[in-house]
Amino acid sequence: MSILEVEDLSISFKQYTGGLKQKHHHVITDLTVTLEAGEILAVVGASGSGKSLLAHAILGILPSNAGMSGTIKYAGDELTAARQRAVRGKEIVLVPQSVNYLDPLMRVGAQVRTSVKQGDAIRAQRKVFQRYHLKSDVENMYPFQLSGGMARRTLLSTAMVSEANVIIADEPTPGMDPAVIVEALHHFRELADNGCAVMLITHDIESALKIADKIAVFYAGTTVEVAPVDDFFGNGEALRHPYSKALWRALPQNDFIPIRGSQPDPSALPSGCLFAPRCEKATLECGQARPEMRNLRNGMVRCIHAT
Ligand SMILES: Nc1ncnc2c1ncn2[C@@H]1O[C@H](COP(=O)(O)OP(=O)(O)OP(=O)(O)O)[C@@H](O)[C@H]1O
Ligand code: NI
Repeated sequence: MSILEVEDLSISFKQYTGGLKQKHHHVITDLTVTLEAGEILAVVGASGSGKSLLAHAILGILPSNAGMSGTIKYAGDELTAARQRAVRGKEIVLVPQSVNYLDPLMRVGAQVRTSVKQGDAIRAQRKVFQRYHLKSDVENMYPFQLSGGMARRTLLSTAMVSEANVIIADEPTPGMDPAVIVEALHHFRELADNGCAVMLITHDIESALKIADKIAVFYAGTTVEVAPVDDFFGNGEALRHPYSKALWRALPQNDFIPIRGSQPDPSALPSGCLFAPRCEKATLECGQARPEMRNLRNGMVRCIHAT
């Protein structure tokens, strides 16, 4: 059994455009993804592809005007709103993309200590601060006294001491020193090796490949592919979806070939495959229906032409 199962998740926002007219923004569409204990799943994809909203849906912290359908299961049972409240910050922990999640009125050492569940909280907090090169006077500071990088290291520390079963880290490392990034990535691997399930949302595919087991590629609010990390090599020949291949080839360290066109607007999604308008492999059939997610070569893909 997977520790976390997201099935057919759709999220939309309604926008009133004068009078009684409404526009629907489909920001997540039929998204399916699973997380296993002991594994790191990296989630990559363009900006605005729905990565943070997926994290917020799992934690139960979507904005109140978001409409949601589909199911999210944790340890085999549906994650209802009541269960989300009970496990949030304890069994399932978020490293948020924004440092504004720190409590502005609480000293940062105390904030980190609140997520230690057992043993000596002060010791655990000091140990993790040391690991992230936060000096001993930092624990008595308030968030406004921290630099951006220090605030990020504090957010990371909070998750790392939590002994959670699931950690969802939403872009945890931007603005951090390269040595600290390496430390954080090692730390995620260590937690996963001890049985934690980690979802690492990142733009840094190169770093993700060093520690992740699988990579989920997002496009326009859905998963187009889930592939073992070993499939990311060469010019992407082992990858399954045309978008994953294009994303891989667009990296500066690879061919640096940009993908033509742009991600569709959430208020005007194409009726068939969401990538079809930009896809060189697209046929008439691709424009007719949304392809289902299917198993292919030890991974998953949402493309009728993938082999
Ligand atoms: N409260 C909201 N109301 C309306 N639209 C929203 C809201 N929050 C997010 N969106 C839209 O949902 C889409 C997905 O946003 P999300 O933040 O999940 O993207 P992301 O993949 O995390 O991007 P990034 O890589 O830039 O962090 C975007 O088009 C965004 O504009
Ligand atoms: Ni985001």
